[in-house]
Amino acid sequence: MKPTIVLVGRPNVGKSTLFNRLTRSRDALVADQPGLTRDRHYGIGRMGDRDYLVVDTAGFDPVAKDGIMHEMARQAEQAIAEADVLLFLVDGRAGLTPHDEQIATRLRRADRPVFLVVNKGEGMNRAMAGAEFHALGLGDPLVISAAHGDGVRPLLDEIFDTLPPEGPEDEATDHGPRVAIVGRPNVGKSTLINTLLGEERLIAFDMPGTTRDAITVPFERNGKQYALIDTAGLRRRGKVFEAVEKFSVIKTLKAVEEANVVVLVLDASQDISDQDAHIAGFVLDAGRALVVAINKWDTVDEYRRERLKDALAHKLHFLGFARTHYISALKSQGIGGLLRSVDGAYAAAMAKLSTPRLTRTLQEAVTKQAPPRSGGFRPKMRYAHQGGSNPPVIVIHGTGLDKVPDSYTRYLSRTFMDAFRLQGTPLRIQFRSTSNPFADKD
Ligand SMILES: Nc1nc2c(ncn2[C@@H]2O[C@H](COP(=O)(O)OP(=O)(O)OP(=O)(O)O)[C@@H](O)[C@H]2O)c(=O)[nH]1
Ligand SMILES: Nc1nc2c(ncn2[C@@H]2O[C@H](COP(=O)(O)OP(=O)(O)OP(=O)(O)O)[C@@H](O)[C@H]2O)c(=O)[nH]1
Repeated sequence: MKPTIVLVGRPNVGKSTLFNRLTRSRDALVADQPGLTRDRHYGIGRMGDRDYLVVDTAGFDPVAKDGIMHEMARQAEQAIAEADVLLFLVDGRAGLTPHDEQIATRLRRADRPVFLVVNKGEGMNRAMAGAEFHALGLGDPLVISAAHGDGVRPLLDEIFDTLPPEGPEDEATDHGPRVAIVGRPNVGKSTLINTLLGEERLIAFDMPGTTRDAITVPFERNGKQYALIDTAGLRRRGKVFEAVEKFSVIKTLKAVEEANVVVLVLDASQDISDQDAHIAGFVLDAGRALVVAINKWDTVDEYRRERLKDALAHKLHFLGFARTHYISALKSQGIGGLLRSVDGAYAAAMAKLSTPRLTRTLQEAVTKQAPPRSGGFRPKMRYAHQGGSNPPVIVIHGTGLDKVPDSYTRYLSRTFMDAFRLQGTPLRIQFRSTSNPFADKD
């Protein structure tokens, strides 16, 4: 399970600057998709081979004005409750403020590791910059510069030192794909889960373990096994399951990270919202296989159905790799087809791609359309091999490949998707250049 790092601090201390820095390396692995707007409050980061989730609680104000808890403050409270680690940012230039003290008081009650981070420390004497913040009683301050990157790596090292090491990835093969059913509140996730789990098909139900914070519910359908990732703390009541927790973005994102295949549920009776798009974008960034389920199809007329298809093609067009199903979870319509697409997406995500075929496909693609020149030099692509699964990673070797534009990467991606019938999974393309382009010329 990926750890969740939550950034807290008063406005303007540099939380979003640090957020961007912590998530940038991971973003760089994913070619930019036109139309995909990332949620700048929730992201995946990576250091070395460790992935983590980062949450920026911009707008958090524990002393809510007029006694009213604002929605943002509520979300920040939820993020604090679900954090593995809290980073409390203060501003080394502005110095300690009463507002910092109020936040510190709240965080001392949070009952999880808090790192006191003094930002904007570039060019300052570290001991001096941190000195006054000792008074917050949250341990030794770590001085960083989010804008320049100073001290960020040591900070991450310290964070990972306090966290338990990540266990080995579960081998999915023996219990079929791990499936996460995600979507914003009220779209019908619980109803779909109950339809899928229909009590006879239920094999067993793991109770929450001590080491994992997501549990899976295995089920069987048409002779095939699946493991459903439970994001909402499902409890069985009589014949049906019900969620005991309210919708949580962090749990949703953790489930996406844990899954092989994500079913993104949208509500046909509602317009596609930013929240839908953000969850979709996160699935894409995480590289998970995806099936889109437009639920409550029974409630909409022909006119609305057509409008919805247009909206989908427009607002979520970056999900073009995924199959879409129009279903009614309540009436159990379209469920068989949905699961067949889950199987297909899983197979695509796990596909074994042979080096000779990949290389041939690459060469054909380049012959048809060569990568554009850059600075008088044309990138040369020599061969390709598979570098990973779920998502499939295709590693392309050659020279001058750091100059390949995203549009060309997307062209290659489409070509491989078609050639290997990878519908249902996103694909990652990585380039490995020989360092000296002239050492390898022909
Ligand atoms: N000198 C210096 N300035 C920084 C550093 N990090 C951020 N800043 C600046 O501080 C200002 C606030 O940064 P943000 O990242 O927007 O702060 P924030 O905490 O996300 O603010 P809210 O979104 O209002 O909560 C910006 O002008 C940044 O350029 C740093 O390491 N050094
Ligand atoms: N007509 C119709 N109603 C549905 C369908 N699926 C779910 N609903 C209804 O939509 C409402 C919300 O369904 P839930 O399954 O609780 O939605 P959820 O996504 O789990 O909601 P949260 O737990 O808040 O995240 C309920 O009243 C369901 O009966 C469907 O296919 N057709």
